[in-house]
Amino acid sequence: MGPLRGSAQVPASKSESNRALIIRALAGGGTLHNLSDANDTQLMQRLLQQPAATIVDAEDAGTVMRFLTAYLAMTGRQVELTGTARMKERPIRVLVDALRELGARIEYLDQEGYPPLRLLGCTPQPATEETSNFTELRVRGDISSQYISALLMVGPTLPHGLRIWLEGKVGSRPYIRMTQALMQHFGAQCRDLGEVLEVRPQAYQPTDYTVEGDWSAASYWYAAVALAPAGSHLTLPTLRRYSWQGDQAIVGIMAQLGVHTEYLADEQVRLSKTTPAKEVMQDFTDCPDLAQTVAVVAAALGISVTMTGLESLRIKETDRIAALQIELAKFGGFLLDEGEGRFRAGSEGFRVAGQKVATYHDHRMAMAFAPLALLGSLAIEEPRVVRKSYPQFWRELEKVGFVTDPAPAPMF
Ligand SMILES: O=C(O)C1=C[C@@H](OP(=O)(O)O)[C@@H](O)[C@H](O)C1
Ligand SMILES: C=C(OP(=O)(O)O)C(=O)O
Repeated sequence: MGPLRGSAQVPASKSESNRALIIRALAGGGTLHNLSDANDTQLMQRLLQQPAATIVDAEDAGTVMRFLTAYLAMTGRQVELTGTARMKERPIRVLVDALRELGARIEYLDQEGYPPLRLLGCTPQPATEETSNFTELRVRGDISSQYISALLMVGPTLPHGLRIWLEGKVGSRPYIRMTQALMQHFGAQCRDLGEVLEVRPQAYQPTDYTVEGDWSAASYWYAAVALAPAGSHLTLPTLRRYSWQGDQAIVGIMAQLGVHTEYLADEQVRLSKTTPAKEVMQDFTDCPDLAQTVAVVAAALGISVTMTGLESLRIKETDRIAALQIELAKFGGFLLDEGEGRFRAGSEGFRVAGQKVATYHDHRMAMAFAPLALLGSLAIEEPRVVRKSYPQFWRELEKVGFVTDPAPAPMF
């Protein structure tokens, strides 16, 4: 294959879309433009439109499970919340404990601390004259930021608002800031004092919002350019220079792995191939969803990348550390656990020659390994997993010259 050239559509951000959907429901109106076609967002939209449902199935969508748990609990719904087998292994105790303190009655239906859950209604603390007193919560930040985002979004509707004391290391902090930014866009202020977040009781205002493209999805195009021959460049529309998404960090990371980013007018970015560094060090605490993309590129290019902040990877769609270790090894790559929270990605004699990549029900495994097709042929098992965040992924790959067999079928 010669140099990679062209333009690829990225989906709209599922993280922004799913927050905007919850907040719009709480605001009682507002028009959302460019909502994501990701299954996670389609699902959120459908579930919010079923006020009489007695069972809500969040499938494998973390934001749907966590945001809806808070939203449905605080709006007093009596409903069962469930998900895929993997969702039943993804912890939710931190959120349930916090919601119980806010007056929600919630039962675990199977394993303590994990979905499925039964919501049995809510008795919020009565409002008093004393409006300066927030309801205080202590919430640990090292398991998932989604609990904190879920609580913040319902905060303005609570009689005393909410003061959250964040405990321990806080992972995925940019997602919390994205939540605050969207709340503010819909007229609700959230004070960020570092370890303390404060939301007063206040009304959301129905407002319009246009969702930005998804920087996590953009990372797979960065990977493609990094692996492509010299002279390659790609244009990606709908990505903003000033983004609310922490995964815009891919710009800086890929600058070291050989991809230069130029911001063009009309919310477009142009990626072009440059020379990579030999060794890179990167903390993924703020951007865990980029880890797989970076590990695969590091291994394929034979660059030694020291990766930290990967703790949450073990409790996502799959254990992403184990999945990467097994799949990279098929190519001569590795992700070594060096202890003290440090991993090193790299390779010895990396070769792409017809290997089969297992995807473990994880969209990011499929998309992180797919760009390796620039170096040889490979098979991706369960290609439909991409529908979680990027249903058009295979089609877009074909558009810029990748050959897929079978040709991509519609995902919905
Ligand atoms: O709030 C969000 O939209 C997300 C937060 C992150 O999860 P954690 O906070 O669990 O790390 C991220 O991995 C996920 O894809 C989306
Ligand atoms: C971890 C992810 O999503 P979620 O936690 O919302 O299921 C992801 O999209 O990589």
